[in-house]
Amino acid sequence: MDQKLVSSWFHLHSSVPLSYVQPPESRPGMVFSPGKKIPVVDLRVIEHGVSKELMDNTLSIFKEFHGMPVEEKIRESSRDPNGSCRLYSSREINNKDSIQFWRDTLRHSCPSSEDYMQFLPQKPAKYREVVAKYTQEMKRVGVTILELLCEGLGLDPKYCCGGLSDSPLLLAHHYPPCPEPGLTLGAPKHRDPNLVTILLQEKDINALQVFKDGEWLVVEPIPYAFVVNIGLMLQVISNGRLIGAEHRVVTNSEFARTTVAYFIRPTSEQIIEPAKSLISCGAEPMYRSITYEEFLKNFMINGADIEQELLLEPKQKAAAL
Ligand SMILES: O=C(O)CCC(=O)C(=O)O
Ligand SMILES: [Fe+2]
Repeated sequence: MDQKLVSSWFHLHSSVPLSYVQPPESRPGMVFSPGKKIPVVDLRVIEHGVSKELMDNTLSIFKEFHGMPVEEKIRESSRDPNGSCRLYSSREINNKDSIQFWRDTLRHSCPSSEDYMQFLPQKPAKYREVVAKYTQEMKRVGVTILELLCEGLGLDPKYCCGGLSDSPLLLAHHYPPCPEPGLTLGAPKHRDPNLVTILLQEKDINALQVFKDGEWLVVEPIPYAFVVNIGLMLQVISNGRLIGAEHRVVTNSEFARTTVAYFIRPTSEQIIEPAKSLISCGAEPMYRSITYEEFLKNFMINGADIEQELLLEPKQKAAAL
């Protein structure tokens, strides 16, 4: 596994290995120019009440984690026999013949109970303490964001509380410096497979891009602001009134970049479907009902094309009314 982690071999290469080279149409090309920027109001949350100290400590802990020797990282992320905590690169999840991404990811569920803590890394020393505090804060901010979004849709503000948002996930991504950033990607164009993502990113590195009106815009980090992405599940629940943000991650040749994504997700048995009250107002359902478990299975197979899978055919639309 260690050879698969990008962080364990990137320094040995002066060019990008072939399996990491994107086809010309997906390459980021010149990633040095800042390009167009997105407006602050759309996507970035500034007055969230999470302390700067906690945000700094959280990023530091994950930077430290990804900077540890590879054997240690693997040991610290392999405590859960069910694999809910794990460290991987795209080579573990993609077909070995597909194009890989310049990134390692540590992912685990969020510790809502003391019992789960035993599965989390014990190193760096403050990992459990900092991550427990951070995920607690993310839960609070997440509830506020969901309540505001539901209210805006005309739904009960608590519509997404409970099963729809009860299984959050933490993803700590690490993008090592890349010798040829124009040829590869840290993450491909995608919409997030969740309701909402709350993303913490480093201050001075432009790497996240959002696809808007046919072009890629840079999501320039604002110090101590979170980036909030609408995910596919909220697109379904809102019956297409909210559209998941399409985004990707580019790399750079100078700096490693670490980000922390908090995914607000349903429990696996939860049924995801357009909210009934939005359909009874005369709108037609655009999407079929699906359990989150089935959605995730399809997402692994279909990736970015999953949206087509979720859409109802015209005939099924009439039957669902
Ligand atoms: O690391 C980033 O900037 C974005 C990560 C992301 O898109 C994701 O976790 O879905
Ligand atoms: Fe994403």
